[in-house]
Amino acid sequence: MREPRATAQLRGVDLHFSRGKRSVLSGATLGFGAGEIVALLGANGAGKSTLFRLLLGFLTASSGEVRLDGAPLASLSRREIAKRVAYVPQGHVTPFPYTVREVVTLGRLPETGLLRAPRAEDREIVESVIARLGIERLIDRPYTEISGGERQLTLIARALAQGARLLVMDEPATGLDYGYQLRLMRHLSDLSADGHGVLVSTHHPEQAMQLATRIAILNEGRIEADGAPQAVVTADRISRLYGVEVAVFDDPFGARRLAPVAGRNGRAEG
Ligand SMILES: Nc1ncnc2c1ncn2[C@@H]1O[C@H](COP(=O)(O)OP(=O)(O)OP(=O)(O)O)[C@@H](O)[C@H]1O
Repeated sequence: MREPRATAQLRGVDLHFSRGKRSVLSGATLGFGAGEIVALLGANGAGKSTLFRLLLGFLTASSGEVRLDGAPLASLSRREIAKRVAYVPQGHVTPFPYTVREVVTLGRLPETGLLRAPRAEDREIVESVIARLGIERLIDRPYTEISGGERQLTLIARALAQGARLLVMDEPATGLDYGYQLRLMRHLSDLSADGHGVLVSTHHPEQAMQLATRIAILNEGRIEADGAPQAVVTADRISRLYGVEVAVFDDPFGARRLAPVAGRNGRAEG
C-alpha cells in the first residue's frame, strides 16, 4: 500500500500573544509536502519561529486551522504529531557530552517512550540515518566536541530517526562553511526526492533560491508571496521586506543574484 502523501497546511491562521494584545500572524496560509523544499523568508521578528511552533503543535492558533496529513493538528496526540513532523533547531549545543549516537537515539523517544530501552530495531534506524548523512566516523564522539556543520547533520539525523516525513528547520545553513552548506543542500534535495517535505527558515534570499523548490515570504503576519523562487524574489519585494535597496540580476550560470544598490542603504559613500 502506498503511504499517504505527507503534507502540512496552515490556513488563515491568526496568532495573538499577550492575551490578544499582540498579533503576530493574521490570516497566514502556507502549506508544504512530500517532494518539496520550501524556504520561508521574513525580517527579524516577522513570526517565522512562531509559525514553526504552530506546525509542531507547541502553540495553538487563535483562529484558522493547522492540518498534518489532512488531519486537524488538534485531533492528534503529541506522539502522532512527532511521527509526522520533526524539528531541526539551529545547531544548538547541549551542556551534556552525549555522543552523536545518543543524540540521534533521542529521535526515537516518541516511539520508545521514556521507559523502554531502545531495541535492536531502534539501533538499526539510528545507525542507518547516521550512515545516510555520512557521519559514521563521529558516532561515538561527544556532541559537544564536534563542529557546527557536524552538529547540524547530527540534528538532521535525529529528526530522521524520529521517522517523520516532514522536517521543519530553523536557519539550517547558518554558521556552516561553504562545503557544509553544499553538503546540506545535497542532503535536503535527496530527502525531498525520497518523499520528505522540508520547510526551512532563512535570512538569506540567495541561499533560499539555491536551496528551495518554492519560496514563501512572511510579512506583517501574512504570507505575502508564495511560489517559484525566481518569481518571488524580486528587487522590489526584497528591498521592501528588509528596508534596504537591492538589485536583482541573473548571473551567466542562470542563478539569480542580489546586490545592494551602492550609496542607497544608509552608508556614506567614500
Ligand atoms: N511567547 C511569546 N510571547 C510574546 N511575544 C512573543 C512570544 N514569542 C514570540 N513573540 C513575539 O512574536 C514576534 C515573532 O517572533 P518570532 O520569533 O516568531 O520571529 P522570527 O521571524 O522567527 O524572528 P527571527 O528571524 O528574529 O528569529 C516577535 O515580535 C516576538 O517578540
